[in-house]
Amino acid sequence: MLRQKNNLFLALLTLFFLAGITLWVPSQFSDHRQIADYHFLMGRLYQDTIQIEKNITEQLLNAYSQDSFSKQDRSIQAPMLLKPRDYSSLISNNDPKLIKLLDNFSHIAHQKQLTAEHIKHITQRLIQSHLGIADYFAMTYQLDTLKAEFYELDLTHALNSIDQHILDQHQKIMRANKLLYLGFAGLLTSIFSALFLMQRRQLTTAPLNTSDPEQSLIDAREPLESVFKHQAYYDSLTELPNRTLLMDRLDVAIRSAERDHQTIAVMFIDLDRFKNVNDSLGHGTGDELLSMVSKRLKNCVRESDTIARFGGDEFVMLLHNISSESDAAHVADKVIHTLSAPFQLSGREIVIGASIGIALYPNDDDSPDNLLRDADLAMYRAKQSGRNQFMFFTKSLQEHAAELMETEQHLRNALELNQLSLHFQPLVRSRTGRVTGFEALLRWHHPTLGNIPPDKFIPVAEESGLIGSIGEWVLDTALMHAKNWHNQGQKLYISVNLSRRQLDLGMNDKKLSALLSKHQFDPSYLVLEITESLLLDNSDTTVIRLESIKDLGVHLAIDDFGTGYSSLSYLKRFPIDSLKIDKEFVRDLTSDSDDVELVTAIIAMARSLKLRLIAEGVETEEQRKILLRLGCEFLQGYYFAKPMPASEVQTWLTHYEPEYLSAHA
Ligand SMILES: Nc1nc2c(ncn2[C@@H]2O[C@H](COP(=O)(O)O[C@H]3[C@@H](O)[C@H](n4cnc5c(=O)[nH]c(N)nc54)O[C@@H]3COP(=O)(O)O)[C@@H](O)[C@H]2O)c(=O)[nH]1
Repeated sequence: MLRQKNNLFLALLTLFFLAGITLWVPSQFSDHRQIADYHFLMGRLYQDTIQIEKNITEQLLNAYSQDSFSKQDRSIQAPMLLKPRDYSSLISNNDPKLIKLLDNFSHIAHQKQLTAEHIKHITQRLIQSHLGIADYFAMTYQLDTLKAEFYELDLTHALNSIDQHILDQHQKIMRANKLLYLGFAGLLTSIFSALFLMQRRQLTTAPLNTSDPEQSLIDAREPLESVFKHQAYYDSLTELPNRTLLMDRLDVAIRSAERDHQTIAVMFIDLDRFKNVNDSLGHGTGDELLSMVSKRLKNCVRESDTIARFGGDEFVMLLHNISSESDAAHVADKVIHTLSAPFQLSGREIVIGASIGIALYPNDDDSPDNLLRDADLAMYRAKQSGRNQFMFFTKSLQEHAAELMETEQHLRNALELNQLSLHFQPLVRSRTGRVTGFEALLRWHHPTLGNIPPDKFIPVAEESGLIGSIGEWVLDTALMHAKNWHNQGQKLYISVNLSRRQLDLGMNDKKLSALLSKHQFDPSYLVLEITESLLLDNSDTTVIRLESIKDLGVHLAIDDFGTGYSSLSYLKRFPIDSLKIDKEFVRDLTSDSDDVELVTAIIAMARSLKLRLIAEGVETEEQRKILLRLGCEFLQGYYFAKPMPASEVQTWLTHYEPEYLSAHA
């Protein structure tokens, strides 16, 4: 009997003990099921943020259950379990248990190397989402006071954004429903979070029944379901239908169009230069921009059409019952026009644009997935062919995409299978014809496909990210050959192409410096040719990246100058040494006076900015003479030599006769 009583007592104690844990630990962390609930509530956050936070939460739980709270601690704390307290009072009293828990959190954040930026980002997202903020806020605010120097959070906004009335209600529930709270602390908190959300968004004003806690739960369940439903189908930032709802609607639309013999258009919209806004002005501004974009998009279509946020900066429009292709073209035009108008954001005028791909049912495909894939492909082509335009899907686009995919598959093995090589083309002085250096140009020979031109495979390498490893190999190999020339007494420059994608994929001053050291190569003999497009975003990040590369002592040249935006402002801002006039202007120099004027203007501009000038694509003596007369100092082109394998460079140099050129100057 006594033993039975003891067992009962122990069971009760265990029950209280377990319930008490839920009191100490902010309820969303109290068990894995609640973590799942919590993450369901947080489902609107970006995936990466969720992942970071999930990892922290799980580690926090581990730390909690393994070492942070020893058995001894637990027995000391056990009597306190019987005093129900919500954790806001734990916070206000600076309760050591909570502090310990928060310290663990902070420790984990340190271990995970979460920067203040990460935490700030997570917190900002939570603030914007208005979800579970009260619980999370309780924790982060405490963190802030404890670890302000580490997190550097400004939570004033969060504090202000919490409706005091809701907080009061929360506390009332906690006090009025001690027993219920003991048993359902996690559930209540989840419900509270949802109620909080509902109130913030005024989706419902479900009254809280503080005198009958069980009824509170029942009352809360129904609106909760509608909130969860809303979350499952709508994008939280823009309030537009999300991908799931879009697919549902597309499915329904296809079936009714089939029945009524109608045509529908699927328009895939991708914002141009959105990444620049996010990178330079922060995610908050990026989000604001997306909200503004969604509002403008709503004005472009009929009430009955669907606009969905597909993800990131991608939107999809579903136009029902269109009479012809031109209807879709008209809407696409309208979208491009409306999104090209400047946005006023963070006190700045921001100009973006949009690339649009259009697929039609039943002309192009007849399933939601395929129609979206077709529209996406057309959008991609629209972006590739210059952005801020729309393109209809065609079968030839599909064939082209399949071809690109095949090229990519072959290219993946090209480096390992030694199918890549470098050819070198000389750069000469226009007056004397003396060789000053070589440009390294990549070549790909495939055993069955033969020689694949760089214009065909370099875009594939960039798109697939393969340019990262390939570009590094190019630099490595080019430096190796150039070092050989130097060792043989020929101090020649080596020019290597460097694309924006390579910089994004991690080619930086450190890697470059390591390569230069590996070959003991004098950096002042290396010229990196970058295209105008790299400078277009005019961002601080690009300036800093290029400056740190330039600080190594290498030269920077703008390749294909004149084909891009040729803005004077970036020439001043970026640490550039030379300009390479594109061969397009050189080609017609002898027949087109406009090109002569253009080249004259470029030369004058380069002189005033003290930049070296190189003209590429020189094929005739006549072109050479004109360029010399106009004042272009360096030349490159088939007239002097076509790009040649490294093994032929020495022989070519031996037989090359610059005096001949000099005599004709
Ligand atoms: N990111 C990288 N891009 C690279 C690399 N290697 C090449 N490229 C880029 O590919 C594009 C095509 O290059 P390619 O087919 O090699 O053409 C070069 C020359 O062969 C060609 N050229 C030179 N002289 C003449 C001429 O007199 N007439 C004529 N019609 N063509 C000529 O011009 C290209 C020179 O390229 P560039 O100076 O870089 O503009 C090209 O855009 C390359 O940049 C690489 O390793 N990485």
